[in-house]
Amino acid sequence: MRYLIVAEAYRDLERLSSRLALTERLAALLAQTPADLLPTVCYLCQGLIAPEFAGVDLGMAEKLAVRAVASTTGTSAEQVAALVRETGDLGQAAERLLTSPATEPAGLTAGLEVGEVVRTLREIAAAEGAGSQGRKLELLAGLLARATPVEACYLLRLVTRNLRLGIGTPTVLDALAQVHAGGKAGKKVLERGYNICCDLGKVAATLVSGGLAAVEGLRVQPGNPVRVMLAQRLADAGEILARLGGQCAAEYKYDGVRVQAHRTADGRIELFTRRLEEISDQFPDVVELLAAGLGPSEAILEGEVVAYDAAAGELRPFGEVMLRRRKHGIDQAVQDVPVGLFCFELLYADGEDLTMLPYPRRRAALEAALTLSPRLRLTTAAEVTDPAVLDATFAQAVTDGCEGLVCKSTGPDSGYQAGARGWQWIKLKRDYRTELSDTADLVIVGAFAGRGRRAGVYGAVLLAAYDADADVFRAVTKCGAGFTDADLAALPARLAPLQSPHKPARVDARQEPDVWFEPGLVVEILSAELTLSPNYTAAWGQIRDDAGLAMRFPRFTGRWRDDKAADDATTTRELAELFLNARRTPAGG
Ligand SMILES: Nc1ncnc2c1ncn2[C@@H]1O[C@H](COP(=O)(O)OP(=O)(O)OP(=O)(O)O)[C@@H](O)[C@H]1O
Repeated sequence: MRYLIVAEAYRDLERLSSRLALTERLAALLAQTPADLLPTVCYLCQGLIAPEFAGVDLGMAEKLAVRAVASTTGTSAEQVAALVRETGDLGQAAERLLTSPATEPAGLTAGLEVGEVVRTLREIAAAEGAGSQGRKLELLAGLLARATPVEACYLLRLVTRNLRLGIGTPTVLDALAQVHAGGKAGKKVLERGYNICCDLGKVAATLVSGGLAAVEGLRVQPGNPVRVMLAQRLADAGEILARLGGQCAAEYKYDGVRVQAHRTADGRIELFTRRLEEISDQFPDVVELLAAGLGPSEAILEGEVVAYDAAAGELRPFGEVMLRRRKHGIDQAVQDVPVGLFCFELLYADGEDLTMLPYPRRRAALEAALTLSPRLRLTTAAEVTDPAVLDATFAQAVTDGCEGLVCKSTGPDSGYQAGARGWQWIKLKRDYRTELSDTADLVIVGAFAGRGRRAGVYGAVLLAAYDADADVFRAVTKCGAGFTDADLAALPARLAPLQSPHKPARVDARQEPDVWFEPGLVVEILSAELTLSPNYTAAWGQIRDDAGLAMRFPRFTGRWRDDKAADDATTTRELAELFLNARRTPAGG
């Protein structure tokens, strides 16, 4: 298959914006793709060449890519850099250089094959150590020398991690279902398949080799992260119990970093964050704890890593674990910020997929699988049937240094729902109680230049919530409060890689910020109130026809949610529910 077919699809996708049109165009590409290349093309549509969790780092420094373009087109790096400034990105600059009559026209052999592109990109990613920069440059230049202008454009965007197609994984799943799984009905099956292996290529390969039934037959497997199960939220103990059938397991909600630990057949233990980053290197002590205390020789387990003073039996504030994640020199960090792992789920043990079992059986299996130690613990859990007891448990959890409770269904349908924020888990947090305020995790999609004291830095950011149904980010507020001078100074560097010359395709907003950003950076925002507004597009038309939801008096809590990807942000649906709940429950009630 020619890479040009993919590149031309990219070009079309970039120009489209409606979800329907994007899906159609993607479907046309997938329909043209031979079965053996389908997994590869699915990865390419995600801007990847392997599943995300594999951590294949394609990211090539732009400087190096500029040199590759210069050497291929017989120009200087300075000339290429100048054209990048003019056109806004390296892809376009290269495309222009390759099209211009000044450069030697590509020969008749011009054009690349998908297979060789991906093979070469793998080599580029794998090159390390002495001389690797030169090797990467040489490999990329080799591809560029035979690329057509439009192929060069997208190749460069891919290697510099700048492929902004305006589609997320849900849209690729839609297209895949349309072509190979009979449309909407098949989509659910594919979605579940993706949720339990986080590998779009694997889902596609299974689908074309064995049909939908084979995808249905996919089971969780150590080594393949499972998309995490998430919680709904409610503020009232009685309502929570009613939702959970009058009974629940009330677990302490620890405030740390969620990890999913995998022990594979070869004995290796890997830790993944909820956004599929492998972070075993940051927590070698947690790996050791599990190596010593985890019974099954193959397993998938979940827990919260918390800064923990085992001698005093005391939980430490959340900030300390984040400090640990940012620190260099991990040995020192292990000493400075000791942590504990509080386990709450077992998804797989020795050949058995436990996700379909109800909660009480999974919990029993978890207890049986662990030999506990001072730092390897189970989450505190209590069977509760009475709202007053649930309130008391909540108070105790807060006293013991937790954020609140995660109330879990114990009923027959309380299986582990990968990737879903359902009503099987309901969280009750401190913030819901003390004031009529709540935090949301929102994505920065734009920024406004600062004035006065904030001249020269961003003065406020435009924030959006995720509309999971449309796979789009919709504006909900503008926020400047709560950012310290240090936060503000750090913002431009954090946001620079996401900057976009125009409103990104997946952003829906009526504001005109000074700078736009691709959705990527998530921050925690505390707000006093949600209101209806004609200026904000979050949950547009869901509560009132001509209005969306806006946050009043938003404030950055100081917490960067680096553990969340953009599509893990608070959803517009959650905001709509919060709004409706707040209207039902008067302040303090
Ligand atoms: N006992 C527990 N059971 C499940 N999750 C727990 C537990 N203790 C702490 N947690 C954490 O709480 C989170 C559950 O809340 P939710 O699913 O809404 O995630 P979230 O969006 O990260 O929310 P939050 O910002 O409130 O942590 C889990 O992702 C996990 O990190």
